[in-house]
Amino acid sequence: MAVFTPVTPDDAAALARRLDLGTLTELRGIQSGIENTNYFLTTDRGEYVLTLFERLTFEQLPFYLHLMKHLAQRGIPVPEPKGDASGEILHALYGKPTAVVDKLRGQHQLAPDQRHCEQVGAMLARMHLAGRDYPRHQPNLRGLAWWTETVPVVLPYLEPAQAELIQDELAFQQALAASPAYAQLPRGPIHADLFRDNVMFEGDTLTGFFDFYFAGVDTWLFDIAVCLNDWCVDLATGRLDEQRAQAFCNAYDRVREITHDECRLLPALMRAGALRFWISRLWDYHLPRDAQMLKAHDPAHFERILRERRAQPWHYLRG
Ligand SMILES: Nc1ncnc2c1ncn2[C@@H]1O[C@H](COP(=O)(O)OP(=O)(O)O)[C@@H](O)[C@H]1O
Ligand SMILES: N[C@@H](CCOP(=O)(O)O)C(=O)O
Repeated sequence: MAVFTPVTPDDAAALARRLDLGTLTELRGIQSGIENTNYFLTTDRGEYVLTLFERLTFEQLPFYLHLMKHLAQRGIPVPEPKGDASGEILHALYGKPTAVVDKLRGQHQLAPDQRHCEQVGAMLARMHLAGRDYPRHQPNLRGLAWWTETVPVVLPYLEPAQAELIQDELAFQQALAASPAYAQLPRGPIHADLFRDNVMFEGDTLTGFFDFYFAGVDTWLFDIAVCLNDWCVDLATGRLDEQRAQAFCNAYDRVREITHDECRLLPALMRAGALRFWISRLWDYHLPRDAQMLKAHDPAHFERILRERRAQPWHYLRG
């Protein structure tokens, strides 16, 4: 998507004025993305992204927006939310929570090689360390509780073999989450959705991470697993590219050591990452919301990745 809620130029111009961003020169709906209404908002002073949140609430948003501000202030290249005269960074348009953030320079790298994976790995570790003193707390809202609630909702749409797989994996993840080894994993604010389309590069140099609206406090290892499942796979088969995975983890590890326990649980967390996006894609695909432009992601991709991770667990050997 997506423009779920059309914004008029007059309303966008008024908001830009209120945030002291200058005079609106262009407002353009963004087609990609599936969660929120996004526009590129250009003024005579700069380029911004205007987001109207379609699912997240006024209560949930401060966690994400202040996290972005916290990370930006610590030198992590993420879009900084724009405040009004009183410093408020959460706004409203048409009764919906709204934010205006800096537009990042660059493009997505949709065919990453080892060098791109290394930069994402290193920056992810820097981001995890920079988030250690973030004072707000909100769980990962797309975590185990949501999987447990959503699997029964999507189950009627699945073939018997798929239903068996999803239920078996959910039971495995529930047991894992209850284990002492899992409880010991280091945690903090994580991005939780750091796919190729949520990172910008200028040439081959990483310029930033964005789309923090699935962030939450969870294990750092889950963030690593989500990245490996996207940055280091062959998209056609879902198979892991071991060279890229090794490069990603080595770069991460040079900034923040991946502990022995994390290495041990990584294969299980890569299964968790695949399950999480299989469920959300099934949910978006079979229970879509209205949108002026909506492009649902293919659920079968993460079913393949989950089957791959179960059949061929990958172990990170520090090196
Ligand atoms: N801060 C930003 N800087 C540059 N481009 C952005 C920024 N935020 C969003 N975009 C662009 O908008 C697209 C959709 O945003 P995204 O956050 O993925 O949408 P959604 O939240 O609906 O999934 C991105 O793929 C990117 O091209
Ligand atoms: N990355 C998720 C979907 C979330 O959409 P995004 O556009 O906000 O990244 C997926 O690929 O299923």
